Amino acid sequence: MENENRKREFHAAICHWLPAPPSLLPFLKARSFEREKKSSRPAIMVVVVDPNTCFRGCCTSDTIPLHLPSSSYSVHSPIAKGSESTVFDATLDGRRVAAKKPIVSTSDDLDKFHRELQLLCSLDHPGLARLVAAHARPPNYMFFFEFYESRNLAEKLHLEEWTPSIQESLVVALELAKALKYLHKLGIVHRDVKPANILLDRKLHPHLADFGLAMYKQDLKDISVENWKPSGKPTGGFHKKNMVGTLIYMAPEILNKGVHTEKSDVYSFAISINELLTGVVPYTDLRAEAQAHTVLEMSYTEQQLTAAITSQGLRPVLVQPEAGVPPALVSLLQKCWAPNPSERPSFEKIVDDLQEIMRDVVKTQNIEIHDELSSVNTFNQYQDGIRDIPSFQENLNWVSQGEQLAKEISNIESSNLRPWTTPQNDLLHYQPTLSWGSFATCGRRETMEDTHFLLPQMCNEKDVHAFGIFDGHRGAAAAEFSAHALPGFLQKLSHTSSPSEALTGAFIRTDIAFRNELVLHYNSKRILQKDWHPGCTAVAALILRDKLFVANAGDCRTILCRSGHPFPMTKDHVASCPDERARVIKEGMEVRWQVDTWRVGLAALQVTRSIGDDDLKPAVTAEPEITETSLSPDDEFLVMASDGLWDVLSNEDVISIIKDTVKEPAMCSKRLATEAAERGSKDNITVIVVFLRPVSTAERIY
Ligand SMILES: Nc1ncnc2c1ncn2[C@@H]1O[C@H](COP(=O)(O)OP(=O)(O)OP(=O)(O)O)[C@@H](O)[C@H]1O
Ligand SMILES: [Mn+2]
Ligand SMILES: [Mn+2]
Repeated sequence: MENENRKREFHAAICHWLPAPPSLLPFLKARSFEREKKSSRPAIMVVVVDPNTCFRGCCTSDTIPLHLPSSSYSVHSPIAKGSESTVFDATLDGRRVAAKKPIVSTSDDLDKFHRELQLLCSLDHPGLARLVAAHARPPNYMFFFEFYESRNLAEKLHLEEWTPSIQESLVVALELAKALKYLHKLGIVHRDVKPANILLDRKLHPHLADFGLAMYKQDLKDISVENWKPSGKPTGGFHKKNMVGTLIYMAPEILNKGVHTEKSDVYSFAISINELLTGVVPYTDLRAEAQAHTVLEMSYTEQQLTAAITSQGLRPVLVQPEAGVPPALVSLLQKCWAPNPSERPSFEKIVDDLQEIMRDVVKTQNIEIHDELSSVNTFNQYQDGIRDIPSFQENLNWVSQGEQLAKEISNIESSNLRPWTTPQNDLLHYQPTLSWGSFATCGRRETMEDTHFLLPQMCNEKDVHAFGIFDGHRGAAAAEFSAHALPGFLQKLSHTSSPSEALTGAFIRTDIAFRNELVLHYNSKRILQKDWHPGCTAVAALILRDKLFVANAGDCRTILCRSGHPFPMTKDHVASCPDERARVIKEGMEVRWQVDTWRVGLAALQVTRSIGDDDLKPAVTAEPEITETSLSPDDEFLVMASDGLWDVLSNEDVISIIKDTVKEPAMCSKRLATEAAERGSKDNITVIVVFLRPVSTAERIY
């Protein structure tokens, strides 16, 4: 029955050129595979055009829809009008996008559109303008891009007169270099790198746009020198088809009508970054030199400028180190615009160099703050780990920052190492049989600040499993970061420390790493609000053969159901708990009765342990309390949840709900969360259920 429906939907999609609904995607893949397998047999050719293939069949994408029903988008006012296209403000499925509508009047234009679309479909990098959809059918040809709010770099610099800090400039340079490194790895040269094609998002991260001239290097070789001919256009120069890019950003070899290589992009990159650092349009400050200041408008001086660039080595005025720019950066730019392309570094090298420069800048500018951090930190011994942390990240996106950190940690350790290697007599121990599942809901809140991770068979070890929940407060940043960073640290420490040391270490390091990241962002002015101190509570369970370790900081809770009764594995760390209150006061932080309960510090936080909460450290510590339990056949399941569940359900309620539910962990998790929401929980709710004995999903226990 379901299959029939699918077929019907599939045909509907083909006949009406609709984008494939996600439910069809596996089916579509299976079908094209079928076709491939059979392709050697003679058969009647049925032309089936997959919904995610362009009209001609040359462009395909798994993720980007290439046909849109006209009801799904609307195009508003133009943002920019170029020589070959117009870019419009537009809406696609309710979301703001940029619609680029190229002029398609000849078959060459059409070829060009499809070439650009093919290329765009194959790209996926945070430093590139992201294509979200396309419309590739006559009479409407359009690209829909993610919308970048802060305009292009040229307008930002020269219309808004933006004066970026050195860190902001370095972020733009590094992220742009990474994007170009990515393109070059794919064998693509951009050929039009310039500030007008560098789009900035709200957080001033760059996204390289305009692939109108981008080409596979392979195809460029076919363009021979004989193709050059004057264009005869009033703007002068040559036919755009051959002589591409904007004069002042063009490398001398291009001005000399040579073939564009990766190194020509390197040159344009250097000219653009120098413009970013100086705030000056190339060559416009050469006012003393009679012919130079009009080069931008007057075509006859273009030739003089070209001659000066190619034969006299004329370059824009280099940014001066006195402007606070690291000398290493100045000399890197100079190398990048060397006359001889082979002397220019590759983007691989440029990325490495820029990362090095950034590290130095951050180090010198942050010494004071780092000192302050370490002096108040009771776990200075863990500070060593911090050096592993990259100074700057792709986006101020805490999920990706956590991911990035976890990646860096795992790169450092060889992944062949096994965690907590199995002792010889292992077979004598009880072996629990695990199944796990989770459910998370925003509940009645507007934002979701809970996160969690499921890490069964950690490091490919079949008897080692880790699970965790983070409940963010004052924003989701700490929770988003920790859900990736903490398992990363845990895996790293699993090779060298005991299970409880590894858990403690992972909590502490995650906390320090997160707060250091925040300091970096304050300094780079990406966070303008210096009194923003996000945090999160955390609970993590580690099951190592027959041993259960639960580490907790804050008011998430974990219970074990043993012989039908709940056993708390954690204690809530809240200021209303006398021990915790006394500990916090002893650490020098005020605890006061405010409104309805005891609260810590000016922030009036209810919890007394957490990751983050920089303004309340060290009193509100990230050090977890750890319990260790030997598992036996009496142990049925484990329930971990954020306080959104425990606010309205008792430990006993939770056990009896699970007893009454089909024994499927994800369903149990969902049932618990739903029940809590129905009972009036006002918070986000996250639940993880781990069965410790074999269960049949048909089983019900009444
Ligand atoms: N995704 C986007 N979000 C916001 N603005 C955009 C976006 N894409 C393009 N723009 C704006 O439109 C301008 C032109 O875009 P683009 O360079 O892709 O078009 P073009 O017609 O190829 O221009 P060119 O004259 O450089 O060849 C950009 O400089 C930018 O200001
Ligand atoms: Mn452009
Ligand atoms: Mn263009």
